[in-house]
Amino acid sequence: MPIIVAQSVGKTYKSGKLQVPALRNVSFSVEPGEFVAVVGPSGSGKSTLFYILGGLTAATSGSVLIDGTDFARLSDAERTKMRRAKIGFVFQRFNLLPTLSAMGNIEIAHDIANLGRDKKIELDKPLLEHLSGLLGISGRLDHRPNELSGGEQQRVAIARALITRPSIVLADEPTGNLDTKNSDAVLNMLRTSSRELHQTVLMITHNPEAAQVADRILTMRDGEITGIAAGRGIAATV
Ligand SMILES: Nc1ncnc2c1ncn2[C@@H]1O[C@H](COP(=O)(O)OP(=O)(O)OP(=O)(O)O)[C@@H](O)[C@H]1O
Repeated sequence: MPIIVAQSVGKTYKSGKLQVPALRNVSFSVEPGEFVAVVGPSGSGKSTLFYILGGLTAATSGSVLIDGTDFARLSDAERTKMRRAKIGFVFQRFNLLPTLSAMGNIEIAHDIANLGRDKKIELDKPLLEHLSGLLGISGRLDHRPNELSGGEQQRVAIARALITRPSIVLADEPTGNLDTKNSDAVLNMLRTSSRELHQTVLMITHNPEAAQVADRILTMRDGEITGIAAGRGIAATV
């Protein structure tokens, strides 16, 4: 059964008297463990789709099923709970809490995910060591974000998203602010998350080369999906 199903999703923003159609009739599904990239020019609706899939914005029409549950049928509290337990977010601007160390940022993500779980779990220390090693941040965990490079901050943000073992990882332009070396590290970690940790990854990117690490590439234009192609599904090269 697909883990993400979008059925005729539409979104219109109201801005004063203006109606801005951002998504029209978007339908697709994603299988568990699949890595899907979404590409398209600025304004094509990628971020809007990301926010709707993450339950952060409601669609105007159509429906989104996450693991068989329709977000629109949940109360705000239930939606928040489901988001915390099932989805890991990675943003272009990292969004780390500045007063906490890298480790503190990872721990707080774990605590927040526990709020979404009926049965609380311990921080998965072996997974943290594994992720830190793969991401090359083992020696940086005591540092605060302002003591880390942009690439290191984004690698911490990936560890923060994956430590909770989310079934779905949503990444919005995760390599947008990074140099090639850090971009490749981030892309390869997302690929590992799909291949080895069997997480479903949906990544928005402007960069057609970055999209090639995915199994499948959806192209958007003017709020619609205009193309679906196979990605190469291979590692990015440093
Ligand atoms: N809060 C909002 N209010 C009004 N219009 C909006 C809002 N957010 C987005 N839009 C409009 O919706 C359309 C789709 O925007 P969206 O941010 O989803 O595109 P995008 O493909 O992610 O663009 P980018 O690559 O530049 O981030 C655009 O026309 C945008 O101006």
